[in-house]
Amino acid sequence: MAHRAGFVSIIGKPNAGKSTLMNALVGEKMSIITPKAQTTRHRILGIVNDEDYQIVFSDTPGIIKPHYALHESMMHQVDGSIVDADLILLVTDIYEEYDEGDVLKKLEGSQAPLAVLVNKVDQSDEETVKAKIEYWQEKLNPKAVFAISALKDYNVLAVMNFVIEHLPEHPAYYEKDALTDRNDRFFASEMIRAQVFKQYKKEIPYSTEVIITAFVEGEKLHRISAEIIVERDSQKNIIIGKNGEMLKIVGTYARRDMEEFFQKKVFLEMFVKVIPDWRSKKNYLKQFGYE
Ligand SMILES: Nc1nc2c(ncn2[C@@H]2O[C@H](COP(=O)(O)OP(=O)(O)OP(=O)(O)O)[C@@H](O)[C@H]2O)c(=O)[nH]1
Repeated sequence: MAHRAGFVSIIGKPNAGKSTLMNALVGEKMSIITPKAQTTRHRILGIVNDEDYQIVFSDTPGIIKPHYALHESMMHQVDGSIVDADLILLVTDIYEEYDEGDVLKKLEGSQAPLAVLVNKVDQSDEETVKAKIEYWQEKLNPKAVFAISALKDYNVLAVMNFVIEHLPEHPAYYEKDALTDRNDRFFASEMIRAQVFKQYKKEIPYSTEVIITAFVEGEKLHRISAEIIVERDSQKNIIIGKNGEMLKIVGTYARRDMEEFFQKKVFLEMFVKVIPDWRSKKNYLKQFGYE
């Protein structure tokens, strides 16, 4: 049989469960997951390899109306992933009140086959799920609608089989041992950012960026230095906390996650730096890896 390969875009509103699904499909913790919306800021590839096929999943930022240059970059990444897609998985939350207008707009003009995934059905009842499935069937006439729970791994295998069935014939796009297009520095910064999303409230997570300033790989130990960037002095104080206690918590959890991810001891040091309004400044966004 000819080799098959393709790009599969996972798109949807913030908090729908896109990153949870991608991790379930790929079987690795590629994308950070937090209870807060807009956790994912970059398009992240997760690659599944088999002798006969290669699936390149893209986890994408949740679709929103942009308020900052940062959001514009996030939405460009969604657009790019839709253009590239051989197949689109639209993830919707069972709770969503039929308010996916922004998402549907992005899909206009795309020719790629589409499957709608009604996620979080573990928290719902049969009747609600049935109504949702019918709604999407009628609204978009997709190739398929799946009721899934990305978190509880319900029906994820059915989605996987659907994806494999719909892959075009194509040689592999990446090396057959590649799992992602991202490097260790990226994952290290994401693990710190995940803790910032988990430990702080209100605007703090959204005003924060994490930059890895040094990553020294050792045989027994990785030495990692990071800067946590915030927009104001007041935010810097909150990040650090009384007697540095908050930063210590972030560091402890992030280091633990890194040690699990890299399977190595990690020495982590972090500094907090203020760059006023970095989210609106193109030069900083570029420097931080947002195109
Ligand atoms: N109950 C339940 N919760 C889920 C399920 N899938 C995801 N979640 C939760 O929903 C929240 C958001 O999940 P993410 O995977 O980060 O969502 P996302 O769509 O990537 O979010 P953004 O980064 O904002 O675009 C997390 O708290 C997940 O644990 C599910 O199937 N059932």
